[in-house]
Amino acid sequence: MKTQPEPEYRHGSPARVGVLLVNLGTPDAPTAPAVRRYLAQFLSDQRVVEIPAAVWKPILHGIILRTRPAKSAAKYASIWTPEGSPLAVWTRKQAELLQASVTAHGLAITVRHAMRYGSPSIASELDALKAAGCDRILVVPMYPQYSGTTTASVMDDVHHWQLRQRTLPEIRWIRQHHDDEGYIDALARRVQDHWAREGRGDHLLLSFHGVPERTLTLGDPYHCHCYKTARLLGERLGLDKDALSLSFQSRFGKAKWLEPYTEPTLQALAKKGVKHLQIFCPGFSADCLETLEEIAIEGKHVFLKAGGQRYDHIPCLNDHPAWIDALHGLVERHTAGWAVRADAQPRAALLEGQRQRALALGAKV
Ligand SMILES: C=CC1=C(C)c2cc3[nH]c(cc4nc(cc5[nH]c(cc1n2)c(C)c5CCC(=O)O)C(CCC(=O)O)=C4C)c(C)c3C=C
Ligand SMILES: [Fe+2]
Ligand SMILES: [Fe+2]
Repeated sequence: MKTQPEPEYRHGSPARVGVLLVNLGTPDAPTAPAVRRYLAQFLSDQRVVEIPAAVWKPILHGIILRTRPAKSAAKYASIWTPEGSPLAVWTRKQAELLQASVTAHGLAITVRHAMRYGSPSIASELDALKAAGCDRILVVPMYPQYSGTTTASVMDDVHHWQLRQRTLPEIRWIRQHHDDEGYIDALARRVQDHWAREGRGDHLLLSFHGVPERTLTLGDPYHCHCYKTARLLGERLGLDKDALSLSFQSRFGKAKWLEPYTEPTLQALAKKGVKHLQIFCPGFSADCLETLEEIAIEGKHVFLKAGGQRYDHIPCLNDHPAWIDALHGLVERHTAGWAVRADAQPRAALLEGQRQRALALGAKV
């Protein structure tokens, strides 16, 4: 009887490990229609806006998507680059650099990137990894601090893709890396690089993206993760407690969000006599609208208006070599037992080697 070839070999691709970096996503263009499409998908996610759909949909479609896209598009236009939205540009670059790093170490890993909202979608990139022969996939949400609003939503989308697969790849994911040594080290180096060029300011403010306060009382660890990152970074930089503070930015909607809010904190620091402020956003692995417009542009205006004299926005981790090393380390640890070296001998050759050594020792094999 003629036997069918093993399914794994039917398409001729060798098994590989895939890594999918996933960030939030961004509009395709700095225009009101593109921002409307993006916000419609983003703000329809029940992980992001936890209001019953029957109540929320009329508000979203009747008010928010009529007014916000034009205002947000103008902000996007102020930070857009010739290559596209900064978040998209940096995330693509991070995937390329991580690919180069793992390849240079002889690991048979394929790295791709996806966006939770907009493109490239998680489903299309998981399809591409599968087509490239990856039967083991590590999903890396690019959010250091876990939150149901972000990290869990990435996994919802991965699970949604899995529902449509007959042959499931093995999937692992990185839940959080807010206290990872490599990540903290990369943050510290980013700040120290800035100090080496510009000198040390009077105060370092760490601004994290906010979330509704309700998520904290419901048990979301995001708030604790932000504080832990801030403490570890402060210790790593040898900063006194009063030279460092933490705040939460980008409030959306009318509900109470995590406090202290960034804007009043900037005003309070200026009033307290801080002249030279340095502000850094450790919760964003790449510069984006929220760091380049809200923090670097609007924040500066607020601080100077309140009496401050000098305001430096320290760039996010972006393509910093220490961050690419940290990502490499995270990937290597989370693919333990998976990642095969590209130059590894095939199993048959290993077994033949074992047989020869056993023969040399006089065994009858
Ligand atoms: C870093 C982690 C983030 C968390 C946590 C987060 C929660 C969160 N965000 C909104 C609403 C908006 N966020 C927007 C932009 C935006 N948010 C993040 C990251 C987190 N959000 C990033 C990286 C960006 C920038 C995207 C870019 O294109 O550069 C926006 C869109 C911009 C705007 O119109 O203001 C909204 C809206 C909520 C409601 C929320 C938690 C409940
Ligand atoms: Fe956000
Ligand atoms: Fe914002």
